Amino acid sequence: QNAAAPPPAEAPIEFAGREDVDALLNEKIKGKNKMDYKGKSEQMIEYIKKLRACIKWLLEREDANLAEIGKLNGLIDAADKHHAEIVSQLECKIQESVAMKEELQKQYASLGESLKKVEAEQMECLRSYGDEKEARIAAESSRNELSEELNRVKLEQKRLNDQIKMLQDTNKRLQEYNTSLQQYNCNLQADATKNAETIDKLQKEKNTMVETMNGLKDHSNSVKLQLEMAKSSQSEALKQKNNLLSEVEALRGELHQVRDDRDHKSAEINSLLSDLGVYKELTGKSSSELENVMIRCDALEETCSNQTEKIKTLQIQLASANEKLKRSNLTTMETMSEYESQKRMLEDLQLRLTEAEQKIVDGEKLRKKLHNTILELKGNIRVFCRVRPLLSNESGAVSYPNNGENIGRGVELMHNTQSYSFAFDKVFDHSASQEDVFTEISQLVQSALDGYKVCIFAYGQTGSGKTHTMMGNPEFNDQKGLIPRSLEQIFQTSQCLMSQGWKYKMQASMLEIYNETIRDLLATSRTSIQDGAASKYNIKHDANGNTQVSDLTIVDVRSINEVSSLLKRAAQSRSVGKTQMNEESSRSHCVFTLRIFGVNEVCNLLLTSSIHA
Ligand SMILES: Nc1ncnc2c1ncn2[C@@H]1O[C@H](COP(=O)(O)OP(=O)(O)OP(=O)(O)O)[C@@H](O)[C@H]1O
Repeated sequence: QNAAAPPPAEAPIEFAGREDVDALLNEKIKGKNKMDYKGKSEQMIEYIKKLRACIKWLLEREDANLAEIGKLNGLIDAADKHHAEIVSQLECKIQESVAMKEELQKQYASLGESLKKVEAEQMECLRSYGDEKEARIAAESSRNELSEELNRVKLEQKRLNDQIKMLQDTNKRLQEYNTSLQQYNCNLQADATKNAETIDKLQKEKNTMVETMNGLKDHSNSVKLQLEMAKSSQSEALKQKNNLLSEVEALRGELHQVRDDRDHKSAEINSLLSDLGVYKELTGKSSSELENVMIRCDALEETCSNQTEKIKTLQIQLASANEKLKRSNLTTMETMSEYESQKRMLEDLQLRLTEAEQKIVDGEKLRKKLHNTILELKGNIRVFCRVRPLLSNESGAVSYPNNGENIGRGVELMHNTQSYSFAFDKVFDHSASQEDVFTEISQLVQSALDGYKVCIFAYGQTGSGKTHTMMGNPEFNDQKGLIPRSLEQIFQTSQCLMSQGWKYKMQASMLEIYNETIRDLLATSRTSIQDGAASKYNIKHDANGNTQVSDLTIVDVRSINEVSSLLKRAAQSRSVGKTQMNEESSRSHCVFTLRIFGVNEVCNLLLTSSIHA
């Protein structure tokens, strides 16, 4: 029965995976005991079945795998193809990339080079900027020092000039005094010579007189001797007469002779007496003459002693005058040497002054260069925004960024809950003063004096503050706008530059453009401003980039006051226009032009520039 009976339908053995196969392979054939071969063989058969099923499953799986592999190989082939395509595309791309990379590397290298160059240039610029800044500071300080030195030198020069003048005056006075002393000395010497001559003459006269007196004395002595002799002979004769008289008696013969002798002797006596009288007279005369001579001699001696006294006094005076002369000569010499040293010092100072002036001129040139380099670095065209305070009937929301790169140069507006940001070179908020705005542009004004053309203009809607910023209220210092402040700076700086040899001439003109029509605001005749004559003005540009308006009134201005009155005149002309044209006036544009002509004869330079506002 068992053999005939069909075996029960066996449940197909299924394998889920490798674990089932491993489990099958790890199965052990165990009988109920060691001798249970039947049980073991049944288990073995079962096991073989399972193995067969497993082999089948594995074969099926292998087929499936082969099919899968075939599919996969197909897929792999397709993928390979695709891959090959992609590879070729990639290769193309890689080649392109390589080419691009090379190109980029080249560009990168050239950019690197240019970057290096730019960096080097930048470094160079920064360095030169730093150097220039330092040089500028040094130049400014040296300019200040030099101007101080110049002032000191000027003061010193003035003091020295005064001293020299004083010394020259003293010298002149001393020379005059010297001349007068010499004159006086000459006079004294002439007087002394004259006196010496007079003394000589008088001495000679005195000698002659003494000689005459001696002669007369001798003569008187001889006459006296003769008189004595005559007296003695008379007494002898008398004796003889007595003898004769006594002998008369005795000697009558001899009487006659004796009488004759006597007569003769009497005649002789008479003649001798008469001689004696003459001599006596002569002696008297001589005595009186002698007395006169003696008196004259005394007078002459007195005169002589007086003259000697005078001569002595004069000689003393002469000595003191000579002493004075010597002293004055010494003083003159000293003065002359001092004058010479002062002159040398003055020459030295003048040399230093010239050098200082040259240094100032060089410093000024450097300053100009640096100033304009700085302006160029800052940008030749700059746009500022000024926000005016809100009026009482206005509302609005304006804010300023307080971080990021736009600090101080950004402004943010709110409109219909949307925020709009703007950036400029600089933003002046509503609290900025007229001076703050001017400080920012004042360097441009300096450039105008250095020969650059400068244009400053305000742009904005009606009531935004253009007139306030540009003109302001010139009557009040803190309300003055850019135009009056610029002009003040121009005039002040041009005054300072005069010391460096610069002479400036300025010409002002002012016009208004309304509805494309030009009106001359400085025209003296009102009709020419208001009537149809306005059409005669034409705008012309020349090859040098200068723009001119024909037939416009140009006024020479020499001081800030003249410019102020011109601005007032123009404002009046404007306001007259406004009255006549009512509300449309605010749409007009006003242009103020100052032309600057500078000449420097020291450096032989000439410049023309202009400032338009
Ligand atoms: N920064 C400011 N501070 C104070 N007040 C200001 C400022 N800016 C403008 N204002 C005032 O605002 C008003 C209008 O200014 P302003 O006349 O200068 O405008 P505007 O732009 O010239 O106008 P318009 O184009 O019509 O001539 C003036 O009363 C002026 O004083």
